[in-house]
Amino acid sequence: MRLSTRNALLGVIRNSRYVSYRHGHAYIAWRCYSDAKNRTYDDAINLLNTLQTPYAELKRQWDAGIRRGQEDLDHTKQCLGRLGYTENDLTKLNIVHVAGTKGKGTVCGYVESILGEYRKLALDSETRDLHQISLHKNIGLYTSPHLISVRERIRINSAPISEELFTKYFFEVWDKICEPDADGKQPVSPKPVYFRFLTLMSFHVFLSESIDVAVYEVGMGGQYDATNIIKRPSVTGISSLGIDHTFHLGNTIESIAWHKSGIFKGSTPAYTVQQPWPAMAVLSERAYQRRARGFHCVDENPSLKDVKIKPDATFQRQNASLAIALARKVLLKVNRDNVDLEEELKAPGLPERFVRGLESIASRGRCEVRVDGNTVWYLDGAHTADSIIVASKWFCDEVKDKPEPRVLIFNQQGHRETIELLERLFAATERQLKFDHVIFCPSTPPASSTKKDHVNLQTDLEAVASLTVQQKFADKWQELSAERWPGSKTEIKVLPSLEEAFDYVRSIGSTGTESERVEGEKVRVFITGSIHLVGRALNVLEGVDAL
Ligand SMILES: Nc1ncnc2c1ncn2[C@@H]1O[C@H](COP(=O)(O)OP(=O)(O)OP(=O)(O)O)[C@@H](O)[C@H]1O
Repeated sequence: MRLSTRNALLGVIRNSRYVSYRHGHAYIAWRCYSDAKNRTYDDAINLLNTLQTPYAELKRQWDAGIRRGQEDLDHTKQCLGRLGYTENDLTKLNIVHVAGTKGKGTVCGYVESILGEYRKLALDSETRDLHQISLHKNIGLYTSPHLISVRERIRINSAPISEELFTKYFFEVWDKICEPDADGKQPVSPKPVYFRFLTLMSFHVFLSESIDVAVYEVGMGGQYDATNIIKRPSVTGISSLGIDHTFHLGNTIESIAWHKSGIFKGSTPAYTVQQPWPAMAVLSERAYQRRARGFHCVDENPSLKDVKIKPDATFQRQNASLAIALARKVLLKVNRDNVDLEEELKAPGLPERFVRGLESIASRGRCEVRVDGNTVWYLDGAHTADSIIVASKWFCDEVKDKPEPRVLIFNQQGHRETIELLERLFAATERQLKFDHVIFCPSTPPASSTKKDHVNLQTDLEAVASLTVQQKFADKWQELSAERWPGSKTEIKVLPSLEEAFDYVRSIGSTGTESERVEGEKVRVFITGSIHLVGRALNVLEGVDAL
């Protein structure tokens, strides 16, 4: 047997869970093939979850002051090398790279939706003109976190990749990075953490699936984020800045701006929206230092007055304006010789396809409204000081002219400034409405849940079980209500699970028969404070985890 074949076979044997020396090589090879084929989506998710940093370790890092740094980026690059790619390979993806404290996910979604409209025309071109400027390209989108399924994070042409594709690519990456290879070369040590692994996997998926334009949302910060191994994006954008993730990014707007602007790259156009002045000064300085090709601040696009942006709010028009600028830039870049497209994009006003892209998007868990029998659910995963105000205003606008009852379901356990978040929510709503029922509950799934996409090892499970955080929220709400509405009859509940919160809501709405109820008598429930809470709520509403 040639040496390389022998080594390969030994590697296979080492990786196999079903080795039988009695039956010889043929048997071993068959079992391995079968094993590889039998690795399921659930196997992939279970292994992926082992890459989460458990709460105890996170706490140790916090206490020791261990923050993200250059070594994290170096490790990501090392893993990319193990996958057989160089940073230059990523250039083929014509990446739109977006950072920001709030709105980055929305901006990425808008860009993808606009590009998708150009792609669609390639399929259903009705006129010659449309055909000429259609974009025969595949579009990838990488976002985080997920709401319902991990697969949502990696999308191709607007759809999450299938379980089958996810499993295939997951194990291709896992086997190369986290297992010894056929020649006995040891895995990368340490293994990449959860987000880093998925980022690497997204590169592998997009490069393997011939993606022409990939839109990347930064996970946290920018400078040391795993996505920042992208060396030559086509364009970069920074959405609204505010205070979040202060442990890693610092607690001033300047230091946060410094981290976010780490995505600016030489020879790449850099865009942002109006920011508080100290942040803008840092962005502009960093764009210059990092030799970005121009630094542009995008004002609200005047053409948006004729576009039905949802929700119709200033913050969303700001997100849309940034997305328009980014989409324009990348469209021009990947269709460099398309004169018709250039003409369309440079003409005054918004091209029809941009309008369609902006209007057709349905962002899950962001200002989302769902009607379920006599309950209307208003879901928004806001979890920062600025976004909780935006989300609260949105809810008030939606329901202020509609009759009670109104219910709030709130949770937040990952951040430190959680009471402040609740105070902001109270302040943002109290002038316009009073909640009749306020529920605080953890968002962790029940132990019996079979869906592993929501396993969160980063939560302090002792705190979840003891409900201390939720009790603090309840005390605070009680205090604020008593000051604002002495003698208030608001029902404040601490419940051990989201499932029980839903039962409680249904009990509120169970008076009268369905036919007796009219639109105005619906129970209106605002769920906010955490993207995990909103994701779990959507799971429950969609019956993924039956109550
Ligand atoms: N420009 C903005 N300014 C303030 N709040 C915003 C803005 N854009 C969105 N939001 C609020 O933040 C919520 C989350 O939006 P989005 O997912 O786009 O932000 P994000 O930056 O991706 O946040 P994260 O990933 O941390 O959840 C929205 O539902 C809305 O309430």
